[in-house]
Amino acid sequence: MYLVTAAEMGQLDRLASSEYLVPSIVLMENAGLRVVESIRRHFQDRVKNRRVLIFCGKGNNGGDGLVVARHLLNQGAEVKVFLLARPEDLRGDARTNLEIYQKMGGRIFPLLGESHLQRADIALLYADLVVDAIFGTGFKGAAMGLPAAVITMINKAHRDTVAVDLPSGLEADTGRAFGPCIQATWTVTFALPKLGLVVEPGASYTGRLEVADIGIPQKLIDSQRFNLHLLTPAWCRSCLPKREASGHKGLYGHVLAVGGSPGLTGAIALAATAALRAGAGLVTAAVPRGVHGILEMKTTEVMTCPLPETPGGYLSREALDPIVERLAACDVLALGPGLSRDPATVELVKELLPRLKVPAVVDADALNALATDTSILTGDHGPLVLTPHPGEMARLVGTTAARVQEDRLEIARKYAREWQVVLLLKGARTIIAWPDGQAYINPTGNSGMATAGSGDVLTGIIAGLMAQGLEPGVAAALGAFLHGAAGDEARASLGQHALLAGDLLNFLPAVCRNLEVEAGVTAGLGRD
Ligand SMILES: NC(=O)C1=CN([C@@H]2O[C@H](COP(=O)(O)OP(=O)(O)OC[C@H]3O[C@@H](n4cnc5c(N)ncnc54)[C@H](O)[C@@H]3O)[C@@H](O)[C@H]2O)[C@@H](O)CC1
Ligand SMILES: Nc1ncnc2c1ncn2[C@@H]1O[C@H](COP(=O)(O)OP(=O)(O)O)[C@@H](O)[C@H]1O
Ligand SMILES: [K+]
Repeated sequence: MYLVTAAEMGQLDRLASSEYLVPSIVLMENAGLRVVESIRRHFQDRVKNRRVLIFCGKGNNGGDGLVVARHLLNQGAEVKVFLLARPEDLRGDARTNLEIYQKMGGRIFPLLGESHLQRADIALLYADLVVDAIFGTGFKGAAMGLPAAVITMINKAHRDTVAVDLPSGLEADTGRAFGPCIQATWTVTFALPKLGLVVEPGASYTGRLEVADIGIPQKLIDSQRFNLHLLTPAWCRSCLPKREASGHKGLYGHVLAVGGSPGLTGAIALAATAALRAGAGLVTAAVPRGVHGILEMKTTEVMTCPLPETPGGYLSREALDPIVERLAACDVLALGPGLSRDPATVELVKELLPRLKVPAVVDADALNALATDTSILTGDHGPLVLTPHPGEMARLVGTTAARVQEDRLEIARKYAREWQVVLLLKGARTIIAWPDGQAYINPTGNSGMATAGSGDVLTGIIAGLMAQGLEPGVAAALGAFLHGAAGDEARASLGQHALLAGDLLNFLPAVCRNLEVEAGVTAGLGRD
């Protein structure tokens, strides 16, 4: 599903009217009606006598609110409109809807100064629902003065609140709230989700997100060639690797997972097992000789391979040739889990990457090794998926994790293009940026996954999907979705605090099966 900015949405609205002759007031009417339908669902269709407060701003978002007001009034709800503008300040479609509402006997309460706040505060005590139609995509910066006081008052009332298009106080393009912002129970956004609704903190202010069709022609939407997408179950379902009835191990690829070091054997074990769980046919974990026996004990389905090590037990440069040899019989390299930052290992990584003939997922300490010389990335290299968390990304580009977090999407897109790699920037709402400029935002996952080894599992899942023939960018996006969905399943069963990276492995099958079953993949094979 495309994600748009406020400007792109405004352009769609304008072209819908100018090119496709859809009157803007029809778009506003449709928007209002979709919100009313959503409210009816919220009240299990019992709207009569419900006390609904509708807070309207002076723009078209307020206009939507007035459409909602008049239809709820018509359906027998007890409606109060609090208007944060003078009626004469309203223009165009919003003004028209104000006048219709008033002609129907609808009541308007001015919210223009401190003296008006108390009446709204009292009304909030008895409200069954609050409709936030103060600001939409026209909002920039911080809510201040009276709007800020109204937003704060609404939040303090802790009533069920539906946000129209966007929670007021939130910037559509960044998902940031520089001032007070409505904490919505749910948000009904129009035509396409705005980026700010699906990245933090915007996603938390948004609550449950509904995307409502307001009659923007699909042909117009497709003609815009948007390149930012929200990952959806439908898209992920369509990307799942197929398993023919006559399938055999070789068909599903062989992953070579290189990593591990004294004290860090869990990371490579998690990554290697995750690759099998993701459906790879074969997985070999290549680790320093000294911990090889431990890997043998830790894993069963994973094959292992001892590599030359330094006296301290870390992968040495002598491991280069055996790895290259092994890779000749493999389809994908997963490099990094538990590698350590030993100087010899750093040299090994920097010599290995330019020699790769197979696609690779580069994570954790392999990224830290790359950070010592990113010229490898601007040079010639095979298909790479980099999976940094904000700290690793900061090291790669010589900035701070805080700076990375301020500009996640732009930074991920910039370096995906500059290095011609798939760049998966981890964190709440992981971003998957492709070298061609396409970018995906993953909505699954939760902070229970902020636990040691969780990224190693993601590395394995992505490598396992690539081994089955998925393009690196698709494997990274699907992998992030499945990884986060496994985390959500795990949270549902175990809670957030107790969640371990290993739990992700245990819940991954259920997530894949849900997608398969919905996709009918299993049914397609005539199996049970
Ligand atoms: N044809 C259209 O344009 C349609 C627009 N629609 C609605 O219209 C909304 C966009 O409406 P507008 O562009 O009129 O703007 P908004 O209604 O989002 O904002 C109202 C006004 O707030 C002011 N404002 C911006 N930042 C502020 C701040 N920090 N503090 C105080 N005031 C601030 C701006 O002057 C803006 O005109 C969408 O979110 C959607 O709800 C929908 O009805 C669909 C059709
Ligand atoms: N608050 C959060 N919400 C959603 N996902 C999260 C959150 N915190 C962490 N994650 C996910 O958990 C994983 C953490 O990976 P990483 O930081 O590499 O852990 P480790 O290095 O210990 O393996 C990433 O996939 C990240 O997206
Ligand atoms: K709003």
